[in-house]
Amino acid sequence: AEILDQDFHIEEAVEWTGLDLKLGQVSGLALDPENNLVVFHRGDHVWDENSFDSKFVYQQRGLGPIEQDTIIVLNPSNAELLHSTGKSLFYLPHGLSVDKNGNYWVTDVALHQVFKLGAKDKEPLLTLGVPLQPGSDKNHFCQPTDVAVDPVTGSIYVSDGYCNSRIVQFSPSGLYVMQWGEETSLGRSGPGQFSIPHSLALIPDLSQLCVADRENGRIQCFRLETGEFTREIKHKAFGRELFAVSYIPGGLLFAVNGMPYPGEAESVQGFVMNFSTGEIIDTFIPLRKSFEMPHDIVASEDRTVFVGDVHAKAVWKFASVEKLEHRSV
Ligand SMILES: O=C(N[C@@H](O)C(=O)O)c1ccccc1
Repeated sequence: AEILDQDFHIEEAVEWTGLDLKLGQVSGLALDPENNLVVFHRGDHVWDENSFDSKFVYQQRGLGPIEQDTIIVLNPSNAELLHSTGKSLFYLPHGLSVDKNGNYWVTDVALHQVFKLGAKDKEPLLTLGVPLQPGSDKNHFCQPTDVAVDPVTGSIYVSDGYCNSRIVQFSPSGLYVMQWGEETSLGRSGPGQFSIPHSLALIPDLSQLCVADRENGRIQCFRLETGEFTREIKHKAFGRELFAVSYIPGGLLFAVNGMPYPGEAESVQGFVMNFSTGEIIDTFIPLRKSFEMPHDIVASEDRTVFVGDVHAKAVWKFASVEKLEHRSV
């Protein structure tokens, strides 16, 4: 008998011209309902060590908001610019997701706010948080990192943030519902403890929310309705930092980690995992240029993957290369 075992590998789509785009620091990626690539970038603003004071208050308001369009929509095949918006609204873009109606949901770590923007609108439809005021109650975030909307219930989930350690749930109209998570206690990082909840992957078919627990170098998943911890996915290959996660129906989970600390072995790369077992089934790096600080990852159902890098100011495209191996048994 002859068995065809399909073994797929992810490798850079080198025909993708998106690598030549003149972007600012790329902080967020998402796919819209037409499967177009949406990029959230910082234009001429940068997040560096002078951006915040010791109380996480943004120090560069004098610069004004970013004057370029910070949200750009690209044809996923040829990187052609289809649409752009988001000028004069943001100071330090961070997380991006697109809901099933094509609305853009973003976070701004300088404003400490979350915004809902209609695809063609110039002004936000919904705003959460108090501008420029860090905090950790029902109305304040501290450098919120990402936002995800449950396509079934419309519930809004915010990963909050660099200077908080929680996931906050809001109703579809933006009313505070509940929160979970706590700071990682020294030494041990237990279930539900975070050290920068940095990126969200909402898994509607399993009604779970997975979180890139960045400085704990791991992924934690929770039940959407209750915030109950369901599982941790952690591998030595991740190294110390795990920056972003993305899930596609059918059970594949994608992630990117951080640059290794001096002397550490684990290199910066992308990972493909089997969600149900947590096992790594492939890893990938660019052929052109190199990852510097891969900051977000988004995968589409046809296993096309995009990675945005906040230091390289680049967006790479990766595609799965089907390898049909004929084995006779
Ligand atoms: O992590 C940092 N930035 C990235 O996550 C990012 O979103 O740019 C950072 C840390 C310290 C100082 C300045 C920037």
